[in-house]
Amino acid sequence: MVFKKMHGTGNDFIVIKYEDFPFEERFKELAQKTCHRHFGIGADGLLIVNKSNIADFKMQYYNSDGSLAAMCGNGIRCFAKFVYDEGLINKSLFTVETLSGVKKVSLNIDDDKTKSVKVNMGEVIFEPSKIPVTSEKASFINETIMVNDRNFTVTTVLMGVPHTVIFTDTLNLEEIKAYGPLIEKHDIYPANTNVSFAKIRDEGNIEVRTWERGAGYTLACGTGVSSVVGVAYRLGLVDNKVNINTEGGNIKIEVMEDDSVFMDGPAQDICSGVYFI
Ligand SMILES: N[C@H](CCC[C@H](N)C(=O)O)C(=O)O
Repeated sequence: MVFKKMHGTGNDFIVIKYEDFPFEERFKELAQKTCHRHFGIGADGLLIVNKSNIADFKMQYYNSDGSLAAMCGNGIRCFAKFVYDEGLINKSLFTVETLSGVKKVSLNIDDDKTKSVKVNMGEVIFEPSKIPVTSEKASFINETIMVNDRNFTVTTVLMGVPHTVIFTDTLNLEEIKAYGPLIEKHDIYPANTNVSFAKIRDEGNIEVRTWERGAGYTLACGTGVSSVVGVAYRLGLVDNKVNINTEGGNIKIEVMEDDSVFMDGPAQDICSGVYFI
C-alpha cells in the first residue's frame, strides 16, 4: 500500500488514499500496525483521503491506538497539502468533510510550495451538554478534578474532539506523562479526553504540551492549541491573536468575534513509500 509520511509541528501522520486501501473495516487495524514505532512505519495517527458528497474531500483520522477521532488539527493541514501536491485539486481554498463538520482550509503557497495552511477550526464549544463529560453543571470552566493524590483545575471543551485544558506555571514533562493518561481516562470523561497543559508567557504567547487521547504524548496537537487559546481568550487571559509554542514548532491561533478559531501552521513531507500490509 502506497503511503506518504508527513508532520505538522512534529505531530506525525501516515497519509493514504482510500482507493489504495478501500477496506474501511480494517482501518483500525491499519492504524495500529502502520503507526507502530517499531513494527510499523511509526506515527501519531493515520489519515485517509476519501471522496465526499458535501465537501471537496473527506478526511478520516485514526489515532495510533486505532481509535477513530472526529477531527485532527495538525492532520488536516497535512491532509490539505497532500491533496494539493498530489494534484487532486488545483485551488488553494477548499473544504474538507470531517466527523466534526466541514472545515475550510486555505493553503499559503509560495513558488508552488505550501508554506503553511490556515484552517477554520470552528468554534470552541463550552456547553457540557455538547461535550462527552458527566456533569450537570452549566459549564466546565475552572472545575476541580481529583486525580489520584492531586487536584487539578481544568476546563473541558469540544474542539471537534474533547479537550481538557490545564493552566500551569511550570510545564513538567514527567508530570504531564504521569498525569496525562490518568486525566485522559478520568471517569468524568466517558469518551476519554485530550489533555493540554498551558503556560501563558504573555497575552500573545502560550507554551502548550499535550497528552493526546489515543496517541499519548505528542510534540503538538492542533485541536489542543486551538482549545487552549479559545479557553484562555474566554477567561480574558490573552489577546485574540496568540502564538503557540509546542515542542514540535509554532502555530498561530486567532479567535474571531463569533468564537470560531483560525489555526495557521506548517505541514511538511517526510517521505513516501510502500507499506507491506
Ligand atoms: N493530533 C490531533 C488530535 C487528534 C485528536 C485525537 N487525539 C482524539 O481526540 O482522539 C490534532 O492535531 O488535533
